[in-house]
Amino acid sequence: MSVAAIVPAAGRGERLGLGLPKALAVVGGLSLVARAVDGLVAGGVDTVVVVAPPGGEDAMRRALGDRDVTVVAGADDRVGSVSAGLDALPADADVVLVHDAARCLCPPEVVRAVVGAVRAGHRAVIPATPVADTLKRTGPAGQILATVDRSDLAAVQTPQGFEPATLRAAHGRARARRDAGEPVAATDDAGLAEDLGVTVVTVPGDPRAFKVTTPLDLAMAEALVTAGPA
Ligand SMILES: Nc1ccn([C@@H]2O[C@H](COP(=O)(O)OP(=O)(O)OP(=O)(O)O)[C@@H](O)[C@H]2O)c(=O)n1
Ligand SMILES: C[C@](O)(CO)[C@H](O)COP(=O)(O)O
Repeated sequence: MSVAAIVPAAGRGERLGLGLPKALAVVGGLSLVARAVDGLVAGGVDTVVVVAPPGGEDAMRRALGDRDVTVVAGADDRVGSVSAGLDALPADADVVLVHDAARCLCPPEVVRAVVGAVRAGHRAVIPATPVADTLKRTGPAGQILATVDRSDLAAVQTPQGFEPATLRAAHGRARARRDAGEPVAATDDAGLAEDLGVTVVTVPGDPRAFKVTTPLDLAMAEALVTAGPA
């Protein structure tokens, strides 16, 4: 039995605007991808596969220093990148996590909670937090069409955890649909599992598992690292 993790880190980081892949951005002297890997290992992950932008594998290895990880080339979108990581997983894993490099400050307790829930028999597990803002549906001119009831909505994070055959089947179906020219709309791996009819369950997420997307997020990550453990 072992826990394996795929870390999709092949995004361009356009919204961050540093002119380099986001996973290579540095917070407190360490790259986002190195921090993400360290958090997974602290949470009990045995094997990590990092997915780099195609052609950017060497830069990714340098950003990871002496960490014992496998680096593979990713794809144009996140689903394709995770799929590439799946092909490099060890056969003996009983839990597979998918964790965004961009969620570099996710606490190890969240990792442990996700792994524990998969080992308790759930095929797909995601960390979720309540939605804080009021949500509105908007029209083409930006006008408000409706207020959305947020009482049963959740914002979901990573790591998302899966029984390995479930994640493979979910990505297999996504690949088949793409090959048939059908769009794959899911923005996370749990969405692909939902498409298979799998019940996805939640564990409590954590605000520190926020996704570094914009310069403000990077500044927030820097401030949190400087402040030390909360
Ligand atoms: N083709 C892609 C796109 C995204 N990701 C990864 O998926 C995670 C979430 O993606 P996002 O935050 O949207 O990152 P970017 O795609 O880099 O952001 P942007 O849209 O601003 O370019 C990130 O860790 C990112 O590296 C990936 O591995 N392969
Ligand atoms: C997987 C994810 O982080 C869950 O919230 C999110 O869907 C990634 O979205 P992105 O558009 O690829 O940043």
